[in-house]
Amino acid sequence: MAPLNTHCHADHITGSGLLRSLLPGCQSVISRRSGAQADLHIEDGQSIHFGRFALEIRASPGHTPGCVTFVLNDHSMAFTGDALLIRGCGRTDFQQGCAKTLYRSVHEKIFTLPGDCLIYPAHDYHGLTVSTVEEERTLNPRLTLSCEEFVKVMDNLNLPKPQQIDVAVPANMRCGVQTPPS
Ligand SMILES: N[C@@H](CCC(=O)N[C@@H](CSS)C(=O)NCC(=O)O)C(=O)O
Repeated sequence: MAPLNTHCHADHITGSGLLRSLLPGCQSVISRRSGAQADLHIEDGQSIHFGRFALEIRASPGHTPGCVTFVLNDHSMAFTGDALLIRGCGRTDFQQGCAKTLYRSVHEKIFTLPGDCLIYPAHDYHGLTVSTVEEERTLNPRLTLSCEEFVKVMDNLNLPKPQQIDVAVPANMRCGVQTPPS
């Protein structure tokens, strides 16, 4: 068992610490670029093998500098974390987010996958669970803009800050810390 983290935000990594403390041998995984603690640090271009499958690691920074997308080795599905959401994308207004970097990541690392590749994002705020590269390449209202227009849109989202994003993660819940829950 290995919880694979797409990036280091509190709403993603806290589950890893809990799983790790409950399941012997469980190893947390996150990108080296994230700066987070974990059992295994991964980098762009590497693969994680399981059974007859493997996940390719594609660095997709922008929402955070250490974001990665996990792509199944036959390119039939991609787990995009908060980089690419269905008809949207991760915000870039805090914790080292960068709209221009996110635009490049999505276009170079995700939109270059086959059109029928399924997209599974980490969040959806409209009850949708899956999309495809072709749908997002043609219908995503943000990522179909030019890079310049995209940056303007992202700079003016004016979203309220998520309430829990700055809450310190207790030591026994961090990605890779070995302390069991008391
Ligand atoms: N209302 C929610 C948080 C909504 C939010 O900001 N989501 C993030 C991903 S979690 S950092 C995001 O990137 N959203 C993009 C968007 O366009 O909504 C809460 O307070 O929990």
